[in-house]
Amino acid sequence: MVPLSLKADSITLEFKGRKILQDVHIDCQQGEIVGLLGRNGCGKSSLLKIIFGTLKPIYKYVGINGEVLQDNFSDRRIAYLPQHNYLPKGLKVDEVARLMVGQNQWGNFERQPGYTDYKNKRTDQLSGGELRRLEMLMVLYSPADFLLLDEPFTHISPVMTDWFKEQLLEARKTKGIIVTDHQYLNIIDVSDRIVLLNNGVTKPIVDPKELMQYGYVKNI
Ligand SMILES: Nc1ncnc2c1ncn2[C@@H]1O[C@H](COP(=O)(O)OP(=O)(O)OP(=O)(O)O)[C@@H](O)[C@H]1O
Repeated sequence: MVPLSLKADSITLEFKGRKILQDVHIDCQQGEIVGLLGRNGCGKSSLLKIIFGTLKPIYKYVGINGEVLQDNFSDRRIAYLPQHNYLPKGLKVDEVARLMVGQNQWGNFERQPGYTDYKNKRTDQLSGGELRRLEMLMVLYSPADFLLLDEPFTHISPVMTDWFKEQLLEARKTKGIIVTDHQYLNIIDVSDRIVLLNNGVTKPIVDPKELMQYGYVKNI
Protein backbone atom coordinates (compact mmCIF):
# COMPACT_ATOMS: atom_id res chain seq x y z
CA MET A 1 0.00 0.00 0.00
CA VAL A 2 1.32 3.47 -0.89
CA PRO A 3 1.90 5.50 2.31
CA LEU A 4 -0.24 8.59 2.82
CA SER A 5 1.52 11.92 2.59
CA LEU A 6 0.60 15.00 4.63
CA LYS A 7 1.74 18.26 3.09
CA ALA A 8 1.49 21.75 4.55
CA ASP A 9 2.64 24.52 2.25
CA SER A 10 2.69 28.29 1.72
CA ILE A 11 1.72 28.86 5.33
CA THR A 12 1.82 32.52 6.20
CA LEU A 13 0.89 33.83 9.64
CA GLU A 14 0.91 37.26 11.22
CA PHE A 15 -0.16 38.46 14.65
CA LYS A 16 -1.06 42.17 14.62
CA GLY A 17 1.18 42.83 11.62
CA ARG A 18 4.12 40.85 13.06
CA LYS A 19 5.11 38.12 10.64
CA ILE A 20 5.52 34.76 12.42
CA LEU A 21 5.52 32.28 9.51
CA GLN A 22 6.54 33.18 5.97
CA ASP A 23 5.60 30.75 3.20
CA VAL A 24 6.35 27.74 5.42
CA HIS A 25 6.48 24.20 4.09
CA ILE A 26 6.53 20.94 6.04
CA ASP A 27 5.53 17.45 5.04
CA CYS A 28 5.33 14.00 6.59
CA GLN A 29 4.80 10.50 5.25
CA GLN A 30 2.90 7.73 6.98
CA GLY A 31 5.63 5.64 8.61
CA GLU A 32 7.99 8.49 9.52
CA ILE A 33 8.63 10.78 12.46
CA VAL A 34 9.55 14.37 11.61
CA GLY A 35 11.17 16.33 14.45
CA LEU A 36 10.38 20.05 14.44
CA LEU A 37 12.85 22.24 16.35
CA GLY A 38 13.14 25.98 16.84
CA ARG A 39 13.73 28.67 19.42
CA ASN A 40 11.07 29.88 21.84
CA GLY A 41 8.43 31.90 20.06
CA CYS A 42 9.51 30.99 16.51
CA GLY A 43 6.04 29.61 15.68
CA LYS A 44 6.18 25.82 16.18
CA SER A 45 2.92 25.58 18.14
CA SER A 46 1.24 27.98 15.73
CA LEU A 47 2.32 25.84 12.78
CA LEU A 48 0.88 22.68 14.36
CA LYS A 49 -2.39 24.47 15.20
CA ILE A 50 -2.67 25.70 11.60
CA ILE A 51 -2.14 22.18 10.23
CA PHE A 52 -4.72 20.85 12.71
CA GLY A 53 -7.12 23.62 11.73
CA THR A 54 -7.68 25.45 15.01
CA LEU A 55 -5.63 28.55 14.07
CA LYS A 56 -6.47 30.52 10.92
CA PRO A 57 -3.44 31.98 9.12
CA ILE A 58 -3.38 34.50 6.26
CA TYR A 59 -2.83 31.61 3.87
CA LYS A 60 -2.35 27.86 4.09
CA TYR A 61 -2.41 24.74 2.01
CA VAL A 62 -2.87 21.53 4.00
CA GLY A 63 -3.58 18.29 2.19
CA ILE A 64 -3.26 14.53 2.35
CA ASN A 65 -2.27 12.94 -0.97
CA GLY A 66 -3.39 16.08 -2.78
CA GLU A 67 -6.80 16.26 -1.11
CA VAL A 68 -7.22 19.66 0.54
CA LEU A 69 -8.12 19.56 4.23
CA GLN A 70 -9.87 22.37 6.03
CA ASP A 71 -10.85 21.56 9.62
CA ASN A 72 -8.80 18.49 10.29
CA PHE A 73 -10.04 18.20 13.87
CA SER A 74 -13.57 17.47 12.67
CA ASP A 75 -12.84 14.57 10.33
CA ARG A 76 -10.20 13.08 12.68
CA ARG A 77 -7.61 12.37 9.99
CA ILE A 78 -5.12 14.34 12.06
CA ALA A 79 -4.82 14.15 15.86
CA TYR A 80 -3.13 16.85 17.92
CA LEU A 81 -1.49 16.84 21.34
CA PRO A 82 -1.43 20.48 22.48
CA GLN A 83 1.42 21.89 24.54
CA HIS A 84 -0.76 22.05 27.66
CA ASN A 85 -3.20 19.55 29.18
CA TYR A 86 -6.32 19.37 27.05
CA LEU A 87 -8.71 17.07 28.93
CA PRO A 88 -11.25 19.06 30.94
CA LYS A 89 -11.45 18.30 34.66
CA GLY A 90 -14.16 16.04 36.04
CA LEU A 91 -14.46 13.66 33.08
CA LYS A 92 -14.58 9.92 33.72
CA VAL A 93 -11.38 8.46 32.24
CA ASP A 94 -13.05 5.36 30.75
CA GLU A 95 -15.80 7.43 29.13
CA VAL A 96 -13.50 9.98 27.51
CA ALA A 97 -11.15 7.21 26.35
CA ARG A 98 -13.96 5.45 24.48
CA LEU A 99 -14.71 8.69 22.65
CA MET A 100 -11.14 9.41 21.63
CA VAL A 101 -9.52 6.06 20.94
CA GLY A 102 -9.98 4.39 17.56
CA GLN A 103 -12.19 1.29 17.63
CA ASN A 104 -9.56 -0.82 15.90
CA GLN A 105 -6.93 0.40 18.40
CA TRP A 106 -9.01 -0.19 21.54
CA GLY A 107 -7.70 -3.69 22.22
CA ASN A 108 -4.10 -2.45 22.45
CA PHE A 109 -5.01 0.78 24.22
CA GLU A 110 -7.00 -0.80 27.04
CA ARG A 111 -3.99 -2.92 28.08
CA GLN A 112 -1.76 0.13 28.60
CA PRO A 113 -0.96 0.82 32.29
CA GLY A 114 -1.34 4.54 31.52
CA TYR A 115 -5.03 3.73 31.07
CA THR A 116 -5.73 0.67 33.25
CA ASP A 117 -4.29 2.34 36.38
CA TYR A 118 -6.72 5.24 36.10
CA LYS A 119 -9.72 4.01 34.16
CA ASN A 120 -12.03 4.15 37.18
CA LYS A 121 -10.95 7.68 38.08
CA ARG A 122 -11.86 11.16 36.92
CA THR A 123 -9.41 13.39 35.05
CA ASP A 124 -9.03 15.74 38.05
CA GLN A 125 -7.87 12.81 40.24
CA LEU A 126 -4.68 12.31 38.18
CA SER A 127 -1.34 14.10 38.69
CA GLY A 128 -0.08 16.40 35.93
CA GLY A 129 2.28 13.71 34.60
CA GLU A 130 -0.33 10.93 34.83
CA LEU A 131 -2.80 13.10 32.93
CA ARG A 132 -0.17 13.95 30.32
CA ARG A 133 0.61 10.25 29.79
CA LEU A 134 -3.10 9.47 29.42
CA GLU A 135 -3.57 12.34 26.95
CA MET A 136 -0.59 11.14 24.91
CA LEU A 137 -1.93 7.59 24.84
CA MET A 138 -5.31 8.78 23.61
CA VAL A 139 -3.67 10.70 20.77
CA LEU A 140 -1.32 7.83 19.88
CA TYR A 141 -4.23 5.36 19.76
CA SER A 142 -6.63 7.74 17.99
CA PRO A 143 -7.96 6.71 14.57
CA ALA A 144 -5.95 9.50 12.87
CA ASP A 145 -3.39 8.77 10.14
CA PHE A 146 -1.21 11.70 11.24
CA LEU A 147 -0.25 12.95 14.70
CA LEU A 148 0.95 16.42 15.69
CA LEU A 149 2.65 16.36 19.09
CA ASP A 150 3.56 19.59 20.89
CA GLU A 151 6.12 19.12 23.68
CA PRO A 152 5.23 15.54 24.67
CA PHE A 153 8.50 15.10 26.62
CA THR A 154 8.02 18.15 28.82
CA HIS A 155 6.79 17.41 32.38
CA ILE A 156 7.38 13.66 32.18
CA SER A 157 10.02 11.75 34.15
CA PRO A 158 13.04 10.09 32.44
CA VAL A 159 11.63 6.56 32.66
CA MET A 160 8.41 7.84 31.12
CA THR A 161 10.43 9.46 28.35
CA ASP A 162 11.85 6.07 27.36
CA TRP A 163 8.36 4.55 27.49
CA PHE A 164 7.04 7.34 25.32
CA LYS A 165 9.77 6.93 22.70
CA GLU A 166 8.83 3.25 22.40
CA GLN A 167 5.18 4.24 22.01
CA LEU A 168 6.09 6.73 19.27
CA LEU A 169 8.03 4.10 17.32
CA GLU A 170 5.09 1.71 17.65
CA ALA A 171 2.64 4.38 16.40
CA ARG A 172 4.96 5.14 13.46
CA LYS A 173 4.19 1.69 12.02
CA THR A 174 0.78 2.97 10.90
CA LYS A 175 0.94 6.77 11.22
CA GLY A 176 2.99 9.80 10.25
CA ILE A 177 4.12 11.95 13.16
CA ILE A 178 5.34 15.54 13.48
CA VAL A 179 6.74 16.14 16.95
CA THR A 180 8.24 19.23 18.56
CA ASP A 181 9.95 19.61 21.94
CA HIS A 182 12.86 21.54 23.43
CA GLN A 183 14.32 18.23 24.63
CA TYR A 184 16.11 18.21 21.30
CA LEU A 185 18.25 15.16 22.02
CA ASN A 186 15.10 13.08 22.48
CA ILE A 187 13.69 14.57 19.29
CA ILE A 188 16.87 13.78 17.35
CA ASP A 189 16.89 10.28 18.84
CA VAL A 190 13.36 9.38 17.82
CA SER A 191 13.00 11.27 14.51
CA ASP A 192 13.69 10.05 10.99
CA ARG A 193 14.50 13.61 9.97
CA ILE A 194 14.71 17.05 11.53
CA VAL A 195 13.26 20.35 10.37
CA LEU A 196 14.29 23.63 11.99
CA LEU A 197 11.91 26.58 12.09
CA ASN A 198 14.12 29.67 11.95
CA ASN A 199 13.24 33.28 11.13
CA GLY A 200 9.79 32.27 9.92
CA VAL A 201 10.88 29.55 7.48
CA THR A 202 11.58 25.81 7.75
CA LYS A 203 15.00 24.37 6.98
CA PRO A 204 15.82 20.68 6.66
CA ILE A 205 18.65 19.68 9.02
CA VAL A 206 20.87 16.98 7.57
CA ASP A 207 23.57 17.02 10.27
CA PRO A 208 22.64 17.93 13.88
CA LYS A 209 25.76 20.14 13.94
CA GLU A 210 23.84 22.56 11.69
CA LEU A 211 21.73 23.35 14.76
CA MET A 212 24.80 25.14 16.16
CA GLN A 213 25.25 27.17 12.97
CA TYR A 214 21.65 28.35 13.22
CA GLY A 215 22.17 29.23 16.89
CA TYR A 216 19.61 26.74 18.21
CA VAL A 217 22.19 25.00 20.43
CA LYS A 218 25.66 26.05 21.64
CA ASN A 219 27.16 22.57 21.55
CA ILE A 220 26.04 19.24 20.23
N1 LIG B 1 -2.90 34.53 19.93
C1 LIG B 1 -1.75 35.20 19.78
N2 LIG B 1 -1.77 36.55 19.63
C2 LIG B 1 -0.63 37.23 19.44
N3 LIG B 1 0.60 36.67 19.37
C3 LIG B 1 0.67 35.35 19.51
C4 LIG B 1 -0.49 34.53 19.72
N4 LIG B 1 -0.11 33.24 19.81
C5 LIG B 1 1.22 33.24 19.69
N5 LIG B 1 1.70 34.49 19.52
C6 LIG B 1 3.09 34.86 19.29
O1 LIG B 1 3.53 34.19 18.12
C7 LIG B 1 4.86 33.72 18.29
C8 LIG B 1 4.89 32.22 18.03
O2 LIG B 1 4.23 31.55 19.11
P1 LIG B 1 4.26 29.97 19.22
O3 LIG B 1 3.51 29.60 20.45
O4 LIG B 1 3.80 29.40 17.94
O5 LIG B 1 5.82 29.71 19.40
P2 LIG B 1 6.62 28.37 19.76
O6 LIG B 1 7.70 28.24 18.74
O7 LIG B 1 5.69 27.23 19.91
O8 LIG B 1 7.24 28.79 21.16
P3 LIG B 1 7.70 27.90 22.43
O9 LIG B 1 8.85 27.05 21.99
O10 LIG B 1 8.15 28.96 23.40
O11 LIG B 1 6.51 27.11 22.92
C9 LIG B 1 5.30 34.13 19.69
O12 LIG B 1 6.08 35.30 19.58
C10 LIG B 1 4.00 34.40 20.41
O13 LIG B 1 4.17 35.39 21.38
